[in-house]
Amino acid sequence: MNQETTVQHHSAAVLQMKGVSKIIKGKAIVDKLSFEIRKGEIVGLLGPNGAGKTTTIRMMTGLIKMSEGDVIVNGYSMREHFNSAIAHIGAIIENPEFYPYMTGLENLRQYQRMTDQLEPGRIDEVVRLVGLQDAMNKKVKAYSLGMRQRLGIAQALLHRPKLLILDEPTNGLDPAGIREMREYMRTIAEVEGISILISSHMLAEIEQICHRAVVIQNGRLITVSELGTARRTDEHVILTLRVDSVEAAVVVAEQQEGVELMEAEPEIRQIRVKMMDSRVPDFVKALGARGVGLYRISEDKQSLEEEFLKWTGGNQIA
Ligand SMILES: Nc1ncnc2c1ncn2[C@@H]1O[C@H](COP(=O)(O)OP(=O)(O)OP(=O)(O)O)[C@@H](O)[C@H]1O
Repeated sequence: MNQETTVQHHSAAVLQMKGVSKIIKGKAIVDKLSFEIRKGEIVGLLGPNGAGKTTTIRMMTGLIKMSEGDVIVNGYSMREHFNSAIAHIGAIIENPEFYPYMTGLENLRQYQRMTDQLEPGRIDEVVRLVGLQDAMNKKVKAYSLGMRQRLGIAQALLHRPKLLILDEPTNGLDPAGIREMREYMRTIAEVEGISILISSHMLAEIEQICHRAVVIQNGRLITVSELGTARRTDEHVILTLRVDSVEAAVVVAEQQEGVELMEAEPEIRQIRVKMMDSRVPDFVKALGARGVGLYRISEDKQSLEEEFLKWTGGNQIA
């Protein structure tokens, strides 16, 4: 047994931030930040410009020192066992540097040699994961920004990290590039079974791909929120329903246990209701039993945006 195995902390989390601070000239740029990243999940680090995202990520990846606290990676303390901890992280912090006159393949081979990684077939695997098979024999100077980003991700995955950290990965990409990047990140998390941390100042971006969002502002943790597909059935949802009779729908909403009527708009035949996710099927059945015709049911997407503005005190985010 390797000596460091004995000092591994026990936890299901791939990464734990434990009261991490960065104090520069007496000012806390990052202030006692604590959160976890679990196995296989995609987490968004969300906050307005200047919130401290880059500083947090630079500490998580060992680029700058923490003033307080510790980062535990796959059980290893970054303060006590830096090399073991950092070995489980793959990251792109600023724009990754490549040799422009070498091909993508030559760049990855060169990187493997420099970092002493000799796993056969691994280059092919990571290249497939980021969809660069057809570009491997092209010189990097001919790559688009999106292709360079993907080559950077391929490089960061070569050593099979448990956690991939990407600072504003869609910065500068066009909408098609952003969509592609999102797909690749999902695939990577699923195929490789690794966790991904993505920083962004755009709620919409984080909402579309992440299981959870860690929201920070002024270096402090504001909230950690479950998002989208990871939403648990014990969470509240706000639904807008288009019905043939608002009057009858209101009666059902008021009588149904666990349903809160938020708004009724007879002129556009809509009601807004709030309930636990698990209560939705019974509510829909009750409407049917009362003879209420349902044209449309949609989740109120506005709610997360409103919530985010509330968390950050209305601070502009995009
Ligand atoms: N070395 C430093 N010395 C002084 N202030 C710093 C230093 N590094 C960062 N800051 C300040 O700390 C705050 C957080 O910076 P950081 O880059 O981490 O924010 P961010 O959330 O990544 O924002 P952005 O998206 O704009 O990069 C900013 O106000 C920044 O000016």
